[in-house]
Amino acid sequence: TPRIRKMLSCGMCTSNVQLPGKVAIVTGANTGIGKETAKDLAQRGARVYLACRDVQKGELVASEIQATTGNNQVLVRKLDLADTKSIRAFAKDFLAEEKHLHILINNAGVMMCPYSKTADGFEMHIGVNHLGHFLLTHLLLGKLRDSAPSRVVNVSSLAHHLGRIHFHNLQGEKFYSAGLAYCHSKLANILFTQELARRLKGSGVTTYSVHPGTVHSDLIRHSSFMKWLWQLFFLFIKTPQQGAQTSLYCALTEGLETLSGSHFSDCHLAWVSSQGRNETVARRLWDVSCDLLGLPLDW
Ligand SMILES: NC(=O)C1=CN([C@@H]2O[C@H](COP(=O)(O)OP(=O)(O)OC[C@H]3O[C@@H](n4cnc5c(N)ncnc54)[C@H](OP(=O)(O)O)[C@@H]3O)[C@@H](O)[C@H]2O)C=CC1
Ligand SMILES: CC1=C(/C=C/C(C)=C/C=C/C(C)=C/C=O)C(C)(C)CCC1
Repeated sequence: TPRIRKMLSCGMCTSNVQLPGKVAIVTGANTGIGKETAKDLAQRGARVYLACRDVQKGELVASEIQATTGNNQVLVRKLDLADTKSIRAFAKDFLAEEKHLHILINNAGVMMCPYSKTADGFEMHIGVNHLGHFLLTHLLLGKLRDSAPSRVVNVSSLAHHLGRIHFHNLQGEKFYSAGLAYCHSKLANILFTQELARRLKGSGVTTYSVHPGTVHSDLIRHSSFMKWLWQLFFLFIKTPQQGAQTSLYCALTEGLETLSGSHFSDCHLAWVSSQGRNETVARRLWDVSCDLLGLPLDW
């Protein structure tokens, strides 16, 4: 058991980079992996924005992080990734408020929701996990470019291996499986990362996708089976702090720039499914995402 546990929870970000004067945003930072990621960035002296859909929950966590790190530059802002109006309002206020953005961690996510739609009519998994972060990154990219070297970390999952991008059924209207919808959206995170890296080559902005491991968190809230599995195998499941390590590794490790677009797990390069390496699918997903969000194709 200890050996399997060690194997499943390995991967520590050992960087001792400090972040005074640096600005970071972590989406879904009020709990789970996002909270631990934000705490670590705050510990290193960054000004950290907790971008949360529930501001009250966010404020409680901000106070906790301020108390434990002694960094009072931990700020909460409303961001509901299931509503493009909220994403635009968040970005508008942030751009007006801050001169720089050095680290964007697209961490928030939903898993295995019953079929439902975002305010803009997108299926919830693809809408929140992919399209919401796609729009957010688009709106913040000017600031990231101006602050280069800067990084975008997209929290994906090993579950992307089961994902497919069904362009004829992107919104799950023809057929829907809650589990697979999650996998498709996590594949979209990987394809987005690769296409973004291609488009940002030479800009000083680099991007990485991450599998955090199997982690104790609220992500399994919609699945009794997963809750049961997590309880049964609790010894083999990472803590949120362990789950934050690969995101931190990608955000902080010096010399990672040449690996922009790559996928990481346990703080190492990780294998991506053949779908996840398909440039044609990545380009098409980019164009379709722009189309759905009313964005120009070249950004
Ligand atoms: N836990 C695991 O084993 C694994 C997790 N991951 C990925 O890690 C990331 C973090 O998940 P984890 O910490 O485990 O899960 P949690 O459910 O604990 O955290 C998810 C966060 O996303 C937020 N969120 C959900 N919907 C929205 C929305 N519409 N707008 C803004 N924020 C939203 C949640 O807010 P609220 O609290 O208000 O619901 C919460 O803060 C996810 O992307 C997930 O896919 C990947 C592989 C495995
Ligand atoms: C088989 C097996 C496990 C199940 C792992 C699962 C089911 C992981 C799911 C990961 C998810 C949902 C990722 C989210 O993106 C455990 C519990 C580790 C214990 C060891 C054996």
